[in-house]
Amino acid sequence: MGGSDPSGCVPGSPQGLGSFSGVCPAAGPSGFQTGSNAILPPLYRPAPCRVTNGGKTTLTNRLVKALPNCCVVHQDDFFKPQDQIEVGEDGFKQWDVLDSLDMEAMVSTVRAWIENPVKFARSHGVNVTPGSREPSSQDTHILVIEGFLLYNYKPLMELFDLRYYLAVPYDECKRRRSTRSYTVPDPPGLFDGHVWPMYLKHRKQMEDAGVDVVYLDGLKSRDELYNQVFEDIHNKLLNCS
Ligand SMILES: Nc1ncnc2c1ncn2[C@@H]1O[C@H](COP(=O)(O)OP(=O)(O)OP(=O)(O)O)[C@@H](O)[C@H]1O
Ligand SMILES: NC(=O)c1ccc[n+]([C@@H]2O[C@H](CO)[C@@H](O)[C@H]2O)c1
Repeated sequence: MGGSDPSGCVPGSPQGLGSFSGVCPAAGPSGFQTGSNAILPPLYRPAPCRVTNGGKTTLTNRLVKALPNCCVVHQDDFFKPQDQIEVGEDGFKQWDVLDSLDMEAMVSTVRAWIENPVKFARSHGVNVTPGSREPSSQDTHILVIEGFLLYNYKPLMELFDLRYYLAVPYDECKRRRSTRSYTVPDPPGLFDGHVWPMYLKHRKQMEDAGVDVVYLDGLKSRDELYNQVFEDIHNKLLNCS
């Protein structure tokens, strides 16, 4: 975007988003909770949230493979059916707003994990360790939640222990988006007419609300991003134990 930065951010700073959030629970003075009802001791929920095509799915997939007893919830799985998505005055279907998502169902899903992460893992095909029939309540459990609108919905936002926001500049975001194929393909002009303006609006809303996020520069390599977040989570887990 050259010198004019549509996000209003300092040029050169990361824009666009992506986030992760995690929960470290509760028993004892864990000092790591940010509003979530943590449960068992080594229970932890990290979640990534970002701008579209910031790289959150890529990062999430790597983390989920590397972390123990790790489940994932994808916000994109909670889009309402296409015929329920409103058409705006601009003529575009309004995909990039909270109303396009069944956020209550998403929160219920996260709460189901909080209530019983072992049951949740098993019902989602995630192997739990140790291999015994009855895993100990002391086992570490992690939930990664990834989405593009995680930090604008209070009931969900409060459940995270760690919040990350993956940002990429306008040009890179638009370039990456143009290579993607969604279940409902983007009509011409959607990015500039709806996706990017909504991103800017929601980011401002989040910042005005003072939501505490760790910004990640989505222009960094996949390895760098992964190493940074993995290390954070690893350290949080050490602090929880
Ligand atoms: N660190 C990176 N550097 C360069 N390209 C990346 C990086 N991470 C992801 N990508 C590429 O960017 C594109 C979008 O990545 P990804 O699907 O992970 O983003 P996303 O934020 O989950 O997008 P969406 O909003 O569509 O769900 C993909 O083509 C991916 O290979
Ligand atoms: N997954 C979908 O059904 C879908 C349909 C139409 C648009 N999108 C886009 O997904 C992004 C979030 O990952 C948003 O920017 C939506 O525009 C998704």
